[in-house]
Amino acid sequence: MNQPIIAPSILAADFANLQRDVELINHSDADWFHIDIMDGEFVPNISFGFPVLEAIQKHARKPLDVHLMIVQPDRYLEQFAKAGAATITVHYEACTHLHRTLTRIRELGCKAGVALNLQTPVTAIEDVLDSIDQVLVMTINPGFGGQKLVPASIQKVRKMRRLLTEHQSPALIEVDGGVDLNTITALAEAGADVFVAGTSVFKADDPAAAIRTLKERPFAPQPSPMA
Ligand SMILES: O=C(CO)[C@@H](O)[C@H](O)COP(=O)(O)O
Ligand SMILES: [Fe+2]
Repeated sequence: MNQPIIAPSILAADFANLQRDVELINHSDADWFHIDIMDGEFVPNISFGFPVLEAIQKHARKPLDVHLMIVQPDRYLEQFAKAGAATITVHYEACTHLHRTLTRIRELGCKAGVALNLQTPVTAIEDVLDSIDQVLVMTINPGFGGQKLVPASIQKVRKMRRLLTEHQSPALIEVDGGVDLNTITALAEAGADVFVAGTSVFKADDPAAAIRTLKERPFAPQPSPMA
C-alpha cells in the first residue's frame, strides 16, 4: 500500500473565510486541493465558478484537482487550465467524445481524469485507458458533500484496481464521497490512491489533525476480532 494522497474538498470549507481555509491546507499534510464544480444541470446543485477558483489559486500552494460535475465540459477546459488546474476530471456520463476530451485536457498541459457515477461499470473506460491519468470512482451520488459512502462502491474500487492492473495502467484511483476515518482503510485496501475528504476534514475540531490521522489510518494496526 502506498502513502495515501489526501485531497481536502474545498466544498466543505467556510467560504466566508476561504483564504484562512486555503492556508490551513497549505500548512497541513494534505497533498492536493479538491475543487468541485457543479452546474445545476449534471448534478442538482450549483457550487462556484471561476472567480472563486481564481481566488483559491492565488493562495494555494498545492496542486488543484478539479472535479467537473458539468454537462459539455469541453466548453470550459481551456479556462480551467488557465485558472491553474493540475488535474481536470470530467464525468464519463457527461462526455459524448470522451477520448477527444481527455486528449484536449492533456494538450492543455493538465493531467486527465475520468469520474464514474455509482451505476457506471468500471469497463466503461477500458478503451481509453491510455488517455487517462486518474480515475475517480464516485463513492456517493455526486452533487453534495456530507453524504454517507455507498458500501457497494468499495467493491467497485477493487474491480477498478483489477482492471488497471490487467491493462498495466499507471492511472491513479481516486475516491470521492463519505471518506472518513471509518471508511479510508477499506478503500485503501481495495486499491484507492487518492482520498477526497470534505466534511471529515473541514467539520473536524482540528482539520490539520484530521488530515494527519486520515493519512496514517490505513497503516494503523487493525483491532483484532477478539478485542
Ligand atoms: O464531488 C463531491 C460531491 O459531489 C465531493 O468532492 C464532496 O465534496 C465530498 O464531500 P464529503 O463527502 O467528503 O463531505
Ligand atoms: Fe468531488
